[in-house]
Amino acid sequence: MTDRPAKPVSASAVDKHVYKVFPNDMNSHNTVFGGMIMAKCDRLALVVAERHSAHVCVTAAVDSIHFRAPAKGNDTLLFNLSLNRSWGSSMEIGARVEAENSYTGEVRHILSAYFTFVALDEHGKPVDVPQVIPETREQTRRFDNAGIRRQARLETRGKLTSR
Ligand SMILES: CC(=O)SCCNC(=O)CCNC(=O)[C@H](O)C(C)(C)COP(=O)(O)OP(=O)(O)OC[C@H]1O[C@@H](n2cnc3c(N)ncnc32)[C@H](O)[C@@H]1OP(=O)(O)O
Repeated sequence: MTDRPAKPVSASAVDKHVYKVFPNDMNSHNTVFGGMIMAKCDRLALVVAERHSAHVCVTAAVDSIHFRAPAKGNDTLLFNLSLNRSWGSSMEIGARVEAENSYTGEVRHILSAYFTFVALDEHGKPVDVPQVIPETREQTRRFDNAGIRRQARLETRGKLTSR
């Protein structure tokens, strides 16, 4: 465990990062390409992890990606990412993407996902990161749920065999 002081969720969160959809973001089905949204989430989750840890971080895993509704041409995407919980060197970052119709103000929930990042030291080895302080009821709920997901991840990894 690191002796660096715990940090609040708000110190690293990305809140309503705006991305305006253009025609080159569309797939052949004429909705926004999901891979573009995932890549932007990974990039922004990296910012959250590096703000919190003050180290170089890498994506170790992504799970529970759910595309809940399609985003359309002319939507404005709003990316929200925050640290749910940290353990030793790893951190879970939750992503929520919304699509806003900027003419009407209507907002739709597009994607939810959980990213696990690992902080690395100058030799490329995992290094412990500060604990996170949840400050709101919602952040406390996410903190608690992150613990349940980590437990499930560790159990799943333990059960899987490799050849
Ligand atoms: C932003 C980017 O584009 S990064 C590019 C894409 N990502 C990469 O290339 C990363 C490639 N992977 C790696 O370098 C390594 O597997 C690492 C650094 C992620 C982990 O290295 P390992 O030698 O497995 O480290 P180790 O076993 O000590 O585990 C370190 C931590 O990572 C966690 N971890 C490792 N693999 C996973 C995984 N698949 N899922 C969740 N957590 C994981 C461990 O639980 C541990 O967490 P803790 O310290 O909080 O207890």
